[in-house]
Amino acid sequence: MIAQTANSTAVEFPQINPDICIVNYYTNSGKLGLHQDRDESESSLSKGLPFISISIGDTAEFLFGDTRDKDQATKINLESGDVLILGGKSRLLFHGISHVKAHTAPSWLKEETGLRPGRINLTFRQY
Ligand SMILES: O=C(O)CCC(=O)C(=O)O
Ligand SMILES: [Fe+2]
Repeated sequence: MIAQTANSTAVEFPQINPDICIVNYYTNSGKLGLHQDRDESESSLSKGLPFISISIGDTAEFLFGDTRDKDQATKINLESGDVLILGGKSRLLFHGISHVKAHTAPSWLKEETGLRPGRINLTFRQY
């Protein structure tokens, strides 16, 4: 799996065979505090197997960094359709959602699916 880092360097992540999908639904007031994802097996974590996150619906501000300090975290917008991969050295980054931006989902998505306000996030992982 080849991915592009935030500073445009190409990196190669180990291949995964996902056996878990976590689905999070955020209302427009939803948040997720800074945390590390450590629930997978020691072997999965030590190999830096990536998790793959797909965002659907309203845009969210995603924070990530080396510590739990939100003031030092880097902030990016995750829009509907964005795919984010945390693997290798970035696998244990602290990350979270500071807020969801109301009325930012693509109008076609709401019309075609009847999606309610908010955001859905899927993460595919290998235990
Ligand atoms: O909603 C997101 O983009 C992040 C979700 C997350 O960090 C998690 O499920 O552990
Ligand atoms: Fe997480």
